[in-house]
Amino acid sequence: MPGEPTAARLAAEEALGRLVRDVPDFPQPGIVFKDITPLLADPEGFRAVVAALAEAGRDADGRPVVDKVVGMEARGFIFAAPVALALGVGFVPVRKAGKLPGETHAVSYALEYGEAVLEVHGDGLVPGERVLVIDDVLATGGTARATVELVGACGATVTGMAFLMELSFLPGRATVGDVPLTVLTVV
Ligand SMILES: O=P(O)(O)OC[C@H]1O[C@H](OP(=O)(O)OP(=O)(O)O)[C@H](O)[C@@H]1O
Ligand SMILES: Nc1ncnc2[nH]cnc12
Repeated sequence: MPGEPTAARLAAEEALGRLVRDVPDFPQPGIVFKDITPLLADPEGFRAVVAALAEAGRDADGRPVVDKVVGMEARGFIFAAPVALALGVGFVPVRKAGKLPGETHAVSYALEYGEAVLEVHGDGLVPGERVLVIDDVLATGGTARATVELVGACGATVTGMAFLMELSFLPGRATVGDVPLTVLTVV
């Protein structure tokens, strides 16, 4: 049951409000791009956001409740790797096509401004593992849904997903389905 926001959560919301920049018509006309580079350049804001995301992987007593953290190339990596370290669990990359050297599972998907293929190493996750998925933006949900499929193809389960931002005018939440979702801010 949601209680009072934690101190980490409040600090993250403040940082996101101050340090994410809107860039109109990037990378295409009509898209308002949420630029996180000012946030990344601010160590306190960056730390606050990582701390708030990591809460999605802990129980009420602060114990980790996931076995792995998965992040999606490229911006997801920036947040997922420090979250994995904060939780004391491994990080597994979901990469765009052709970048992983081993045997992979692959899923094609659409996002707000294009289409692509995502891959994960077939042995990147152990069957039965509980996975926290981390990314910066939940827009159409195409990337997130493809990632849930990839985790499932490894025999593991997404037990939570956490994002910095949810774009409220796009159907990301519905696209990902009934996976428990944490979003630090809705824009
Ligand atoms: O909900 P969706 O419509 O799928 O959009 C969200 C995705 O779009 C962005 O990634 P992008 O593919 O632009 O790649 P990048 O991280 O390499 O910039 C963002 O980092 C998310 O992964
Ligand atoms: N509007 C947006 N800004 C930044 N990243 C995105 N990924 C998908 N839509 C996006």
